[in-house]
Amino acid sequence: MKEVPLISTSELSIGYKHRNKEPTIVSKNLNLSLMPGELVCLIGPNGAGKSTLIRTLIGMQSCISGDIHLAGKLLNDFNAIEKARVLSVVLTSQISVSHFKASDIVALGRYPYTGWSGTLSEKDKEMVSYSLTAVGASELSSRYVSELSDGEKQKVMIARGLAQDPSVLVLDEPTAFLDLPHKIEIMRILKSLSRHPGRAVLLSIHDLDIAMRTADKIWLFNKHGDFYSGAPEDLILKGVFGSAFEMGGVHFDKKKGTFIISPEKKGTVSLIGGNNTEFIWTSHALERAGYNICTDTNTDITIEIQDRKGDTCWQYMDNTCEHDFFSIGDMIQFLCKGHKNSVDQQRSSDELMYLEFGKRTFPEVQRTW
Ligand SMILES: Nc1ncnc2c1ncn2[C@@H]1O[C@H](COP(=O)(O)OP(=O)(O)OP(=O)(O)O)[C@@H](O)[C@H]1O
Repeated sequence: MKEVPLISTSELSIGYKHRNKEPTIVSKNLNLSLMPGELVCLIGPNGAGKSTLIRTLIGMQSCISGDIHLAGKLLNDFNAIEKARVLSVVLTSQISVSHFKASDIVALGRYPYTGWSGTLSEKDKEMVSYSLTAVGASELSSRYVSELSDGEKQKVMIARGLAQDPSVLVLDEPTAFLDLPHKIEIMRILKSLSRHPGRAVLLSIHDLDIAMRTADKIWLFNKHGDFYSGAPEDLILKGVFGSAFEMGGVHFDKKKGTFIISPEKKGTVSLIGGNNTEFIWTSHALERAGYNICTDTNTDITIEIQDRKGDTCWQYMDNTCEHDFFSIGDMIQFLCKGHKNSVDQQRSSDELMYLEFGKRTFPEVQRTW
Protein backbone atom coordinates (compact mmCIF):
# COMPACT_ATOMS: atom_id res chain seq x y z
CA MET A 1 0.00 0.00 0.00
CA LYS A 2 1.27 3.46 -0.87
CA GLU A 3 2.32 5.47 2.15
CA VAL A 4 0.44 8.71 2.69
CA PRO A 5 2.70 11.72 3.29
CA LEU A 6 2.22 13.29 6.71
CA ILE A 7 2.57 16.72 5.14
CA SER A 8 2.27 17.39 1.43
CA THR A 9 1.78 20.51 -0.61
CA SER A 10 0.73 21.10 -4.18
CA GLU A 11 1.63 24.26 -6.07
CA LEU A 12 1.96 26.07 -2.76
CA SER A 13 2.89 29.75 -2.78
CA ILE A 14 3.95 31.25 0.51
CA GLY A 15 4.37 34.88 1.44
CA TYR A 16 2.58 37.89 2.84
CA LYS A 17 -0.73 39.42 1.82
CA HIS A 18 -1.15 43.18 1.96
CA ARG A 19 -4.33 45.19 2.01
CA ASN A 20 -3.83 47.49 -0.97
CA LYS A 21 -1.05 45.96 -2.96
CA GLU A 22 0.15 42.73 -4.49
CA PRO A 23 1.26 40.04 -2.04
CA THR A 24 4.94 39.52 -1.27
CA ILE A 25 5.75 36.05 -2.64
CA VAL A 26 8.54 34.38 -0.66
CA SER A 27 8.46 31.12 -2.64
CA LYS A 28 6.10 29.48 -5.11
CA ASN A 29 5.26 26.19 -6.86
CA LEU A 30 6.21 24.20 -3.77
CA ASN A 31 5.38 20.51 -4.14
CA LEU A 32 6.93 18.89 -1.11
CA SER A 33 6.21 15.90 1.06
CA LEU A 34 7.18 14.76 4.52
CA MET A 35 6.97 10.98 4.80
CA PRO A 36 6.56 8.83 7.95
CA GLY A 37 9.92 7.91 9.49
CA GLU A 38 11.72 10.95 8.11
CA LEU A 39 13.75 13.59 9.87
CA VAL A 40 13.77 16.61 7.58
CA CYS A 41 15.91 19.68 8.21
CA LEU A 42 14.81 22.94 6.63
CA ILE A 43 17.79 25.18 5.94
CA GLY A 44 18.54 28.36 4.06
CA PRO A 45 20.24 31.70 4.50
CA ASN A 46 18.68 34.45 6.61
CA GLY A 47 15.49 35.78 5.10
CA ALA A 48 15.14 32.89 2.63
CA GLY A 49 11.71 31.80 3.87
CA LYS A 50 12.14 29.05 6.48
CA SER A 51 9.89 30.59 9.13
CA THR A 52 7.35 31.59 6.51
CA LEU A 53 7.14 27.99 5.28
CA ILE A 54 6.95 26.52 8.79
CA ARG A 55 4.24 28.98 9.84
CA THR A 56 2.28 28.23 6.66
CA LEU A 57 2.56 24.44 7.04
CA ILE A 58 1.29 24.52 10.61
CA GLY A 59 -1.57 26.86 9.71
CA MET A 60 -0.31 29.89 11.67
CA GLN A 61 -0.20 31.91 8.47
CA SER A 62 -2.39 31.55 5.39
CA CYS A 63 -0.80 30.60 2.10
CA ILE A 64 -0.96 32.80 -0.98
CA SER A 65 -2.23 29.91 -3.12
CA GLY A 66 -2.07 26.12 -3.41
CA ASP A 67 -2.95 23.27 -1.05
CA ILE A 68 -1.53 21.77 2.11
CA HIS A 69 -2.51 18.26 3.22
CA LEU A 70 -1.89 16.93 6.71
CA ALA A 71 -1.99 13.12 6.92
CA GLY A 72 -3.97 13.06 3.68
CA LYS A 73 -6.58 15.64 4.69
CA LEU A 74 -6.71 19.32 3.73
CA LEU A 75 -5.16 21.40 6.51
CA ASN A 76 -8.05 23.86 6.40
CA ASP A 77 -10.52 21.03 7.14
CA PHE A 78 -9.02 20.32 10.59
CA ASN A 79 -10.43 21.92 13.72
CA ALA A 80 -7.92 22.93 16.41
CA ILE A 81 -8.24 19.78 18.55
CA GLU A 82 -8.09 17.42 15.54
CA LYS A 83 -5.02 19.19 14.28
CA ALA A 84 -3.32 19.06 17.69
CA ARG A 85 -3.69 15.27 17.71
CA VAL A 86 -1.79 15.00 14.43
CA LEU A 87 0.65 17.91 14.58
CA SER A 88 2.59 19.44 17.43
CA VAL A 89 4.74 22.49 17.20
CA VAL A 90 7.75 23.51 19.26
CA LEU A 91 8.68 27.15 18.69
CA THR A 92 11.99 28.72 19.62
CA SER A 93 10.74 31.42 21.95
CA GLN A 94 12.15 30.97 25.43
CA ILE A 95 9.67 29.66 28.00
CA SER A 96 8.40 32.57 30.09
CA VAL A 97 6.36 30.58 32.64
CA SER A 98 8.64 30.24 35.61
CA HIS A 99 6.33 28.89 38.35
CA PHE A 100 5.63 25.68 36.49
CA LYS A 101 7.41 22.43 37.08
CA ALA A 102 8.75 20.61 34.03
CA SER A 103 6.05 17.93 34.34
CA ASP A 104 3.32 20.66 34.38
CA ILE A 105 4.66 22.04 31.11
CA VAL A 106 4.74 18.58 29.53
CA ALA A 107 1.22 17.89 30.83
CA LEU A 108 0.01 20.91 28.81
CA GLY A 109 0.76 18.79 25.75
CA ARG A 110 -2.15 16.51 26.71
CA TYR A 111 -4.76 19.25 26.10
CA PRO A 112 -6.11 17.61 22.90
CA TYR A 113 -7.13 14.64 25.07
CA THR A 114 -8.08 16.10 28.47
CA GLY A 115 -10.83 18.48 27.38
CA TRP A 116 -11.23 21.93 28.94
CA SER A 117 -11.00 20.69 32.56
CA GLY A 118 -7.39 19.66 31.98
CA THR A 119 -7.75 16.74 34.40
CA LEU A 120 -5.14 14.11 33.63
CA SER A 121 -6.20 10.47 33.34
CA GLU A 122 -3.79 7.66 34.20
CA LYS A 123 -3.03 7.35 30.49
CA ASP A 124 -2.26 11.08 30.28
CA LYS A 125 0.10 10.80 33.25
CA GLU A 126 1.81 7.82 31.66
CA MET A 127 2.23 9.79 28.45
CA VAL A 128 3.78 12.74 30.33
CA SER A 129 6.22 10.38 32.03
CA TYR A 130 6.96 8.55 28.75
CA SER A 131 7.62 11.86 26.94
CA LEU A 132 10.06 13.11 29.57
CA THR A 133 11.87 9.78 29.49
CA ALA A 134 11.98 9.72 25.68
CA VAL A 135 13.89 13.00 25.62
CA GLY A 136 16.18 11.96 28.48
CA ALA A 137 14.64 14.44 30.93
CA SER A 138 12.82 12.25 33.47
CA GLU A 139 15.04 13.57 36.28
CA LEU A 140 13.85 17.11 35.50
CA SER A 141 10.21 16.22 36.13
CA SER A 142 9.78 18.03 39.46
CA ARG A 143 12.23 20.87 38.78
CA TYR A 144 10.92 24.41 38.24
CA VAL A 145 11.36 25.59 34.66
CA SER A 146 13.01 28.80 35.91
CA GLU A 147 15.81 26.66 37.33
CA LEU A 148 16.58 24.81 34.11
CA SER A 149 19.36 25.49 31.61
CA ASP A 150 18.46 26.35 28.01
CA GLY A 151 19.27 22.78 26.90
CA GLU A 152 17.11 21.32 29.67
CA LYS A 153 14.24 23.71 28.81
CA GLN A 154 14.51 22.67 25.18
CA LYS A 155 14.16 19.02 26.15
CA VAL A 156 11.09 19.85 28.25
CA MET A 157 9.51 21.70 25.31
CA ILE A 158 10.17 18.77 23.00
CA ALA A 159 8.63 16.45 25.62
CA ARG A 160 5.58 18.74 25.70
CA GLY A 161 5.28 18.42 21.91
CA LEU A 162 5.70 14.67 22.17
CA ALA A 163 3.04 14.37 24.89
CA GLN A 164 0.52 15.40 22.22
CA ASP A 165 1.32 12.01 20.66
CA PRO A 166 1.53 13.63 17.23
CA SER A 167 2.30 12.08 13.86
CA VAL A 168 4.25 15.19 12.93
CA LEU A 169 6.54 17.13 15.22
CA VAL A 170 7.51 20.53 13.81
CA LEU A 171 10.25 22.51 15.51
CA ASP A 172 11.47 26.00 14.72
CA GLU A 173 15.22 26.15 15.40
CA PRO A 174 15.28 23.70 18.32
CA THR A 175 19.06 23.99 18.59
CA ALA A 176 19.20 27.79 18.87
CA PHE A 177 20.88 28.95 22.11
CA LEU A 178 22.56 25.58 22.72
CA ASP A 179 26.23 24.69 22.80
CA LEU A 180 27.55 22.12 20.35
CA PRO A 181 27.26 18.98 22.53
CA HIS A 182 23.66 19.92 23.46
CA LYS A 183 22.80 20.67 19.83
CA ILE A 184 24.01 17.19 18.94
CA GLU A 185 22.10 15.65 21.84
CA ILE A 186 18.84 17.37 20.81
CA MET A 187 19.32 16.22 17.21
CA ARG A 188 19.97 12.66 18.39
CA ILE A 189 16.73 12.77 20.40
CA LEU A 190 14.78 14.15 17.43
CA LYS A 191 16.21 11.51 15.13
CA SER A 192 15.14 8.75 17.50
CA LEU A 193 11.64 10.31 17.78
CA SER A 194 11.34 10.32 13.98
CA ARG A 195 11.92 6.55 14.01
CA HIS A 196 8.69 5.93 15.90
CA PRO A 197 6.29 4.17 13.48
CA GLY A 198 4.07 6.59 11.63
CA ARG A 199 5.86 9.70 12.85
CA ALA A 200 8.02 12.33 11.14
CA VAL A 201 10.00 15.30 12.40
CA LEU A 202 10.46 18.57 10.54
CA LEU A 203 12.74 21.26 11.93
CA SER A 204 14.36 24.44 10.78
CA ILE A 205 17.99 24.86 11.68
CA HIS A 206 20.93 27.18 11.02
CA ASP A 207 23.65 24.64 11.85
CA LEU A 208 24.39 23.29 8.39
CA ASP A 209 26.97 20.81 9.52
CA ILE A 210 24.63 19.25 12.07
CA ALA A 211 21.78 19.23 9.54
CA MET A 212 23.94 17.45 6.97
CA ARG A 213 25.03 14.83 9.46
CA THR A 214 21.58 14.15 10.90
CA ALA A 215 18.86 14.74 8.33
CA ASP A 216 17.36 11.99 6.19
CA LYS A 217 16.34 14.75 3.85
CA ILE A 218 17.13 18.43 3.51
CA TRP A 219 14.66 21.05 2.40
CA LEU A 220 16.69 24.00 1.22
CA PHE A 221 15.73 27.52 0.25
CA ASN A 222 18.30 29.66 -1.49
CA LYS A 223 18.26 33.41 -1.19
CA HIS A 224 15.98 33.71 -4.25
CA GLY A 225 13.30 31.50 -2.67
CA ASP A 226 14.10 28.51 -4.95
CA PHE A 227 13.39 25.28 -3.13
CA TYR A 228 15.38 22.03 -3.26
CA SER A 229 14.68 18.73 -1.54
CA GLY A 230 16.92 15.69 -1.28
CA ALA A 231 19.42 13.69 0.73
CA PRO A 232 22.17 16.02 2.02
CA GLU A 233 24.77 14.26 -0.13
CA ASP A 234 22.68 14.67 -3.31
CA LEU A 235 22.32 18.39 -2.68
CA ILE A 236 26.07 18.71 -2.11
CA LEU A 237 26.89 16.87 -5.34
CA LYS A 238 24.37 18.96 -7.31
CA GLY A 239 26.11 22.09 -6.01
CA VAL A 240 22.92 23.69 -4.66
CA PHE A 241 24.13 23.50 -1.10
CA GLY A 242 27.19 25.61 -1.77
CA SER A 243 25.54 28.14 -4.04
CA ALA A 244 22.68 28.75 -1.58
CA PHE A 245 25.01 30.03 1.12
CA GLU A 246 28.13 31.24 -0.66
CA MET A 247 29.12 34.81 -0.10
CA GLY A 248 32.26 36.89 -0.50
CA GLY A 249 35.28 35.25 1.08
CA VAL A 250 33.42 32.06 2.07
CA HIS A 251 32.90 29.02 -0.07
CA PHE A 252 31.59 25.52 0.33
CA ASP A 253 34.19 22.78 0.02
CA LYS A 254 32.38 19.84 -1.59
CA LYS A 255 35.03 17.33 -0.58
CA LYS A 256 35.03 18.31 3.06
CA GLY A 257 31.31 19.09 3.21
CA THR A 258 31.95 22.31 5.05
CA PHE A 259 32.18 26.03 4.47
CA ILE A 260 35.62 27.51 4.50
CA ILE A 261 36.83 31.05 4.68
CA SER A 262 38.88 31.60 1.55
CA PRO A 263 42.06 33.36 2.66
CA GLU A 264 44.25 35.08 0.13
CA LYS A 265 46.29 32.28 -1.48
CA LYS A 266 49.93 32.50 -0.49
CA GLY A 267 51.45 29.53 -2.26
CA THR A 268 51.95 25.80 -2.17
CA VAL A 269 53.63 23.76 0.52
CA SER A 270 54.88 20.17 0.26
CA LEU A 271 53.67 18.31 3.31
CA ILE A 272 55.24 14.96 4.05
CA GLY A 273 55.55 12.49 6.92
CA GLY A 274 53.49 12.20 10.09
CA ASN A 275 50.64 9.88 10.87
CA ASN A 276 47.24 10.31 9.28
CA THR A 277 45.81 12.50 12.05
CA GLU A 278 48.88 14.75 12.24
CA PHE A 279 48.83 15.12 8.46
CA ILE A 280 45.12 16.05 8.39
CA TRP A 281 45.40 18.69 11.12
CA THR A 282 48.62 20.15 9.71
CA SER A 283 46.93 20.42 6.28
CA HIS A 284 43.95 22.04 7.98
CA ALA A 285 46.15 24.72 9.59
CA LEU A 286 48.15 25.37 6.41
CA GLU A 287 45.00 25.72 4.31
CA ARG A 288 43.52 28.07 6.90
CA ALA A 289 46.67 30.16 6.58
CA GLY A 290 46.23 30.30 2.79
CA TYR A 291 48.52 27.55 1.52
CA ASN A 292 47.70 24.80 -0.95
CA ILE A 293 49.05 21.40 0.04
CA CYS A 294 50.82 18.90 -2.16
CA THR A 295 52.76 15.76 -1.34
CA ASP A 296 55.57 15.94 -3.92
CA THR A 297 58.65 17.88 -2.90
CA ASN A 298 58.81 20.08 -5.95
CA THR A 299 57.89 23.31 -4.16
CA ASP A 300 59.86 26.05 -2.50
CA ILE A 301 58.62 25.16 0.97
CA THR A 302 58.58 21.67 2.45
CA ILE A 303 57.21 20.76 5.84
CA GLU A 304 58.08 17.34 7.13
CA ILE A 305 56.29 15.94 10.16
CA GLN A 306 58.82 13.93 12.14
CA ASP A 307 58.91 11.90 15.31
CA ARG A 308 61.65 13.15 17.65
CA LYS A 309 61.89 10.65 20.49
CA GLY A 310 58.11 10.58 20.96
CA ASP A 311 57.55 14.32 20.31
CA THR A 312 56.10 15.51 17.05
CA CYS A 313 58.29 17.97 15.19
CA TRP A 314 57.31 20.06 12.17
CA GLN A 315 60.49 20.68 10.19
CA TYR A 316 60.30 23.69 7.89
CA MET A 317 62.65 23.77 4.90
CA ASP A 318 63.11 26.24 2.05
CA ASN A 319 65.99 27.32 -0.18
CA THR A 320 67.44 29.49 2.53
CA CYS A 321 66.79 27.90 5.88
CA GLU A 322 65.55 25.05 8.03
CA HIS A 323 63.64 25.34 11.29
CA ASP A 324 62.15 22.87 13.76
CA PHE A 325 58.82 23.56 15.45
CA PHE A 326 57.12 21.55 18.16
CA SER A 327 53.62 22.91 17.62
CA ILE A 328 51.54 23.64 14.54
CA GLY A 329 50.79 27.09 15.94
CA ASP A 330 54.46 28.09 16.08
CA MET A 331 55.11 26.76 12.59
CA ILE A 332 52.12 28.66 11.13
CA GLN A 333 53.12 31.84 12.95
CA PHE A 334 56.61 31.59 11.46
CA LEU A 335 55.18 31.03 8.00
CA CYS A 336 52.72 33.91 8.20
CA LYS A 337 54.73 36.50 10.08
CA GLY A 338 58.32 35.74 10.97
CA HIS A 339 59.48 34.22 7.77
CA LYS A 340 57.53 36.59 5.57
CA ASN A 341 59.41 39.51 7.16
CA SER A 342 62.77 37.86 6.65
CA VAL A 343 61.87 37.11 3.02
CA ASP A 344 60.74 40.70 2.52
CA GLN A 345 64.03 41.92 3.99
CA GLN A 346 65.88 39.53 1.73
CA ARG A 347 63.94 40.84 -1.27
CA SER A 348 64.76 44.46 -0.39
CA SER A 349 68.47 43.78 -0.08
CA ASP A 350 68.43 41.77 -3.33
CA GLU A 351 66.57 44.63 -4.99
CA LEU A 352 69.12 47.14 -3.75
CA MET A 353 71.89 44.98 -5.12
CA TYR A 354 70.23 44.89 -8.54
CA LEU A 355 69.66 48.66 -8.46
CA GLU A 356 73.31 49.19 -7.60
CA PHE A 357 74.26 47.31 -10.74
CA GLY A 358 72.04 49.69 -12.69
CA LYS A 359 69.28 47.16 -13.43
CA ARG A 360 65.89 48.76 -13.41
CA THR A 361 63.80 45.60 -13.25
CA PHE A 362 63.69 43.17 -10.42
CA PRO A 363 63.77 39.54 -11.59
CA GLU A 364 60.65 37.49 -10.85
CA VAL A 365 61.27 35.74 -7.59
CA GLN A 366 60.15 32.14 -7.76
CA ARG A 367 58.84 32.10 -4.25
CA THR A 368 55.16 31.51 -3.86
CA TRP A 369 54.33 33.64 -0.81
N1 LIG B 1 5.27 40.31 7.91
C1 LIG B 1 6.00 40.31 6.79
N2 LIG B 1 5.61 41.03 5.73
C2 LIG B 1 6.33 41.03 4.58
N3 LIG B 1 7.47 40.34 4.40
C3 LIG B 1 7.90 39.60 5.45
C4 LIG B 1 7.20 39.54 6.69
N4 LIG B 1 7.88 38.73 7.52
C5 LIG B 1 8.95 38.30 6.84
N5 LIG B 1 8.97 38.83 5.60
C6 LIG B 1 9.96 38.58 4.54
O1 LIG B 1 9.82 37.26 4.08
C7 LIG B 1 11.09 36.72 3.72
C8 LIG B 1 11.30 35.40 4.43
O2 LIG B 1 11.39 35.63 5.83
P1 LIG B 1 11.53 34.45 6.85
O3 LIG B 1 11.39 35.02 8.22
O4 LIG B 1 10.60 33.36 6.47
O5 LIG B 1 13.03 33.97 6.57
P2 LIG B 1 13.91 32.93 7.37
O6 LIG B 1 14.51 32.02 6.34
O7 LIG B 1 13.12 32.29 8.44
O8 LIG B 1 15.01 33.88 7.95
P3 LIG B 1 15.92 33.76 9.27
O9 LIG B 1 16.90 32.66 9.03
O10 LIG B 1 16.58 35.10 9.30
O11 LIG B 1 15.00 33.52 10.44
C9 LIG B 1 12.11 37.78 4.11
O12 LIG B 1 12.46 38.49 2.94
C10 LIG B 1 11.38 38.68 5.07
O13 LIG B 1 11.84 40.01 4.97
